[in-house]
Amino acid sequence: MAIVLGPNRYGKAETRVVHVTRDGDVHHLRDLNVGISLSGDMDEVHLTGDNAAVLPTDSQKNTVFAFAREHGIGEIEEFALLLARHFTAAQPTIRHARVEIEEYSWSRIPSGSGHSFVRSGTEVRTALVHSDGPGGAESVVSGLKDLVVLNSTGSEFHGFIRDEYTTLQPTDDRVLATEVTARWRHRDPGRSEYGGSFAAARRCLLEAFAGTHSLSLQQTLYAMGRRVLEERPEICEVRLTMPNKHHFLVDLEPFGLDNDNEVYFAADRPYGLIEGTVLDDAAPAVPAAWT
Ligand SMILES: O=c1[nH]c(=O)c2[nH]c(=O)[nH]c2[nH]1
Repeated sequence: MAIVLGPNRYGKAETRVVHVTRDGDVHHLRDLNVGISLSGDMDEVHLTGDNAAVLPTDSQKNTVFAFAREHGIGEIEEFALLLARHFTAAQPTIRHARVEIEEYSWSRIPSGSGHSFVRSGTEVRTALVHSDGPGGAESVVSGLKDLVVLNSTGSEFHGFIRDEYTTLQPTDDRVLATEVTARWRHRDPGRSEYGGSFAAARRCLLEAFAGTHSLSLQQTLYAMGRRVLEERPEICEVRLTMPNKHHFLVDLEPFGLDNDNEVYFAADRPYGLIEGTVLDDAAPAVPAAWT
């Protein structure tokens, strides 16, 4: 047996950077969590402790803050590309950069002055960028997570396998709720208009969720991914993770009450976990874009 060094990467995780643009009395706020992972000629640092090829993670963190000052923060995909291209271009030992960003959105408090904000819900916008440096391969995956949606009717589930352990009753009217994690890959990473693309993809997901009469969460998932691909030519692959946030009709008979789809118990666990990919089969696969 020979023991060898396998794949490795290193970087600064979760740099929290907040950027305030002052437009007179009206301020604009951007709130990001940036994760950087670099890889390249890192054999020596692992095998002998020679750090000559290593750009400290502390410098990576400082770069995030300096770039926010120098360049401002545009769309998170652009900021991630800027950072990824910088590290691979500036350091010959860094062959590959992976930058992931989460963005937390704030809205202005209407009755306040221009500098008071409230976090807008729990939803998070995401970006994941890979870059092999100047002239090399790049990929951009945009997305969102923690988008909680519910249909209070228009959902059925029946016709499933019944084995000796099945107690679930078929239903033709149930509550369908989920917390969507959606990520989508851009066909041509350099050419998307990321802000408009994000807003449109999010709208497609919501419209398809609301507009699909559901026979299963799997069918709804496919309809949501399909809608994004039908309407957004810049996107070639959509990956969705959708927990089934079960709402069980409560049996009120012991209390002499009926329950005509009115009172539900919202269970938080266990939950069904429905995951799937919807893609343009003509687009070349890029598995590394998702890692
Ligand atoms: O939409 C659903 N898909 C399933 O696979 C499933 N399984 C289950 O118990 N309930 C549901 N609902």
